[in-house]
Amino acid sequence: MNHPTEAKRMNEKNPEPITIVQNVSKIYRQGDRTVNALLEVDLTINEGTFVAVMGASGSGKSTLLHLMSGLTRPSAGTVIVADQDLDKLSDSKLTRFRRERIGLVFQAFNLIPSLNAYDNILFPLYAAGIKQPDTSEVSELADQLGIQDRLTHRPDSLSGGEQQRVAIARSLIANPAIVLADEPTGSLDSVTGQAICKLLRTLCDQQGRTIVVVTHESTVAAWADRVVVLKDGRILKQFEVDECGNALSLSMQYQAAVESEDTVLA
Ligand SMILES: Nc1ncnc2c1ncn2[C@@H]1O[C@H](COP(=O)(O)OP(=O)(O)OP(=O)(O)O)[C@@H](O)[C@H]1O
Repeated sequence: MNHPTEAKRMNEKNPEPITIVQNVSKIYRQGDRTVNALLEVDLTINEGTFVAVMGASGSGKSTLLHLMSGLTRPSAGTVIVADQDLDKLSDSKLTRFRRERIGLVFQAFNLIPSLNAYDNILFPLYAAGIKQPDTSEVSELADQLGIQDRLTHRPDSLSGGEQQRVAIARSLIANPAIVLADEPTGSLDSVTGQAICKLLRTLCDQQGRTIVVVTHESTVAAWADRVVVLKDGRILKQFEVDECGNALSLSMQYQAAVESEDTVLA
């Protein structure tokens, strides 16, 4: 397997922003208690880039991903995806927008157990009311993701890595503007997890897919172009992965960011 930095494309074109998070806060209220899950976050994700979001447990990573996908609405601020201000959409239009323009990948795969891989991949199109979708797209995706011979299998007869490949194919079937993945390797062993990362890198390099991955692992973030570090609901630091070179130096840079902020706060 190639080293992440060797496998990466040098992106020489001028990329357009695909997702813009502007001054976004998310406050959860639980009785008398309020939790500032995100505070005044600004973030731009450019088309065709692979971004990793890192941070300690509770730093707001999943909240940021949910806001970028329209699964959650912000308490304040604006989220724009593919030129659409999500706040301007009604709940039903937001659901439709999400189905059509945003691909989601989860740690637990979230496949439908009673459907085979083929129908799981097509599920977003069925859910959008398309009764006879173009199935050639499934074959093409299955080919790219190496699951051609698994399409008739249900999730319980697929390995974890195969299930995640099916879930990635499902996330791509509607040709989304961006793919958002929350700990996509969290349920996989390290070798399978690295294969999934390599696949995401390839989708970015060869098809210009825009991918955001939430992860705790520097070996996952090392495949990205850019790392965004969250702490206590704020962006602490962003850095290019090329500056680090590998997972070990990335991990050291991440730790240094977190610890230097501890020092400042102390
Ligand atoms: N629905 C909710 N209601 C109340 N508080 C919430 C809710 N969702 C998240 N939070 C709180 O918001 C903060 C950020 O949570 P979030 O899940 O975004 O963090 P995270 O960085 O993804 O954590 P982890 O790595 O553990 O998944 C945490 O304090 C969490 O308890």
